[in-house]
Amino acid sequence: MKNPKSQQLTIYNTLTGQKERFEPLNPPYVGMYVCGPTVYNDVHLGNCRTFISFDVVFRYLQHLGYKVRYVRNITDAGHLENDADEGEDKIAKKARLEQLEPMEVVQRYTVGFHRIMERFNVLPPSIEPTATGHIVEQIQLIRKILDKGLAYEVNGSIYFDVKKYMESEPYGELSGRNVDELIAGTRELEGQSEKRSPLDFALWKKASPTHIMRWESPWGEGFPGWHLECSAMSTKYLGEQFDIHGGGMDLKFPHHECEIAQCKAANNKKPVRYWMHANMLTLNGKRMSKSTGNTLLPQEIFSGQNAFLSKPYSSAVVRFFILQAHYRSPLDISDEALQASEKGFRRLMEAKETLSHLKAGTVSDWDVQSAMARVYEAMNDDFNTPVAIAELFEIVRYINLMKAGEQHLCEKDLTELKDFFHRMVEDVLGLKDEQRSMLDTARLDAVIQVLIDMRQKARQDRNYALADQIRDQLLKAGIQLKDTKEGTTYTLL
Ligand SMILES: Nc1ncnc2c1ncn2[C@@H]1O[C@H](COP(=O)(O)OP(=O)(O)OP(=O)(O)O)[C@@H](O)[C@H]1O
Ligand SMILES: [Zn+2]
Repeated sequence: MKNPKSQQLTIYNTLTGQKERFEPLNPPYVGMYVCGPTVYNDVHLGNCRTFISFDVVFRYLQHLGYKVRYVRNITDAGHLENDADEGEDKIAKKARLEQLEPMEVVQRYTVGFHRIMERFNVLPPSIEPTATGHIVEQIQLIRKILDKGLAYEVNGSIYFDVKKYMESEPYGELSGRNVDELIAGTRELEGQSEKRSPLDFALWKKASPTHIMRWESPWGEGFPGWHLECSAMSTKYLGEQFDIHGGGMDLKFPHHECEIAQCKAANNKKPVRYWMHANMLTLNGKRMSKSTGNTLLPQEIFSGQNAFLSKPYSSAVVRFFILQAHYRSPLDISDEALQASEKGFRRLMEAKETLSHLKAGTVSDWDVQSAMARVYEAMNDDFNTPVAIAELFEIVRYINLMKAGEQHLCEKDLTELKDFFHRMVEDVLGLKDEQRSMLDTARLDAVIQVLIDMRQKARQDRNYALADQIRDQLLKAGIQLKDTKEGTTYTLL
């Protein structure tokens, strides 16, 4: 471990309702699973908030020296329109409406999702399994549950028997749902479906003749249940028990509750040690959601093309805005809040630039070690990014005082601060100065243009040796010149 503070990382575990010291099952390895998007539509900023939150968890665990296997799936089948196992498959519906193959829908929105994640500087997970790529594993898992007598078949569909399961295990622990109330709330549905109880949920659904996405199974042609997919994919890559499972808090019930029940039924083990749930991003005080249309899309923010916004905002500013709230707190997006984040972000980036040019003094006259420790304390306190950012701004204040010559750091402290600041801002929080990289590109462009002009002049002077030398040396540096009728252009190899 790089920092002694890492020993004290605590995580709020939804299952126990408490902050707990993080102790991985097999240190230094950490297994983490996060429910990925259902790729039937463009991701909205709410979805992005959850993935950015877990990106920081992934980055910070790595920063602490853990070897993290991060699995984030793609749901490309089986997610029905409502939680009661009824309605159309979300992807099949989109395919029907747009007259596309379901896999065309999946491909389009998976590619779009990856692009947006890259824009937000979200690292790719270690494994990104798809539900349709794991049908065999899902059938095996259903078989195990059937063998335990905790699921039953009706007319080609398999349902999980919640009441039977509850004879030996609690159900509703994660979401804190009272099962008696759940039963009371669904009583009127009793007898209306082929399920023995409205509490039961589908592990496998028989495909109706018109259902497009269908697979062969021991129970006839059908498709897997959404909850089952995540259980099969998480345990395949992370084992029957793993460290962290995350997702948005809207997934606690029924999705994650069902995941726990399925895994316990199959393997007699609690699958997950730490359940983490990210709170919702709201727009006009209401949850951002694809289904209700109350959304703001990343593209709309980057282009400023939305009546809600006064101007465009960069992805780094939006990422910063998201990290200024704790992942377990609700966050409402507004133009004013984004403007404030933009100012804060610029101040942070300017301080980073200033710091890189600062020269050391002979002694340190402020306590940089404690200042850095406070940032770690915040991160170790259940990834408290808003407090960590506030502590970074305290350091920014000193950076500006050092620039004015009013404070100093000795060589050793200054070197440590430069390294720390870079790692915390860029590697852990994932905040990169886009203006700076745009500036770098513009500078590179100008430098190459000077060389192109010099080569042109050398040719006019019949100094072909020099002209070739410029071309060859640029090529060695990975810059290829191309002579066209319109002039010379370049490509970066
Ligand atoms: N408003 C939101 N704020 C934060 N996270 C969200 C929000 N809405 C969804 N998520 C999270 O985004 C992830 C992907 O969600 P998914 O693709 O299943 O659909 P969805 O956005 O929940 O669909 P819908 O918006 O139609 O309810 C999940 O972890 C989910 O909890
Ligand atoms: Zn899931």
